[in-house]
Amino acid sequence: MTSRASVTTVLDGIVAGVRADLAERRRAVPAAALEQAVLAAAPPLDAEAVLRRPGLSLIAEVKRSSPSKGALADIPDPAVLAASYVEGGASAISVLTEQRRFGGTLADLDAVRAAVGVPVLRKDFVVTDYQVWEARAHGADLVLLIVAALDDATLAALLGRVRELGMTALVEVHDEDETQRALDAGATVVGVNARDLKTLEVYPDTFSRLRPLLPAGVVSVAESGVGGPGDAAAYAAQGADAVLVGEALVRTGDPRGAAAAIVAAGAPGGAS
Ligand SMILES: O=C(O)c1ccccc1NCC(=O)[C@H](O)[C@H](O)COP(=O)(O)O
Repeated sequence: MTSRASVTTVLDGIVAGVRADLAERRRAVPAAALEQAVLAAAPPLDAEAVLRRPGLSLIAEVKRSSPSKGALADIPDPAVLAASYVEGGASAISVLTEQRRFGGTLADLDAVRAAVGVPVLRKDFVVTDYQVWEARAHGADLVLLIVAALDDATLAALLGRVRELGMTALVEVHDEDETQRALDAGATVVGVNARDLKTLEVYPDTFSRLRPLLPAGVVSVAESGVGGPGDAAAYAAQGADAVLVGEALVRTGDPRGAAAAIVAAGAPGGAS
């Protein structure tokens, strides 16, 4: 399969906005300057090794708004939120850096990077090499690559660049075809996103359907719609190595406690 597997209007609309914003950033920060910033950055953390640790890891997300739900939370200081997540036991922090639909910025990534000692994911709609360099220059250890947004050649090239810069790629899939494309590209950390990009509905059964397609040794991450400890325990029982949680954490008044409850539920023998 060489063509894009699932073109969606929602995704296409988001990516069009991302490309427009990217053109402005390229003018402000040429690629050569970005490469210098990468050389000056602290080396990346081994996020894949962290996600391979026994038990269910929590990737806790800094998410202000979304296309499916609109405004979710005021997050005046993403560093404070991220530190609370880590105090609650989160293994990694996801930072949405897309501005138009999610209200995120690269400044959020900088702030979180400076505040925590765990791996940090740049969660964005990465479609160009420049964005991978940008992620590293701003301290990311992990980069999201969404299979539905990329053709096979671009997916392989971006995955190669992520690794060349010492980072881990979280390769996101929504269905069987995308899962095969991710594996063919050499993904070793696969995120199964339960949110259908056509309808924006969450289908929690997606993970149990696609997990058996992942060979032993591939790290699996259940993404979207995780409402709390019960869902986390269910994904752990289905073989997930990690859950990525946004809305449920940013909406709570107690992010540390909410993160801790999810981590406890995902621990071997943990209660939901
Ligand atoms: O969240 C959305 O509405 C969304 C819409 C279109 C593309 C991506 C979208 N979300 C990005 C994510 O993958 C989620 O932020 C992440 O999985 C956490 O989801 P949740 O816990 O449901 O906030």
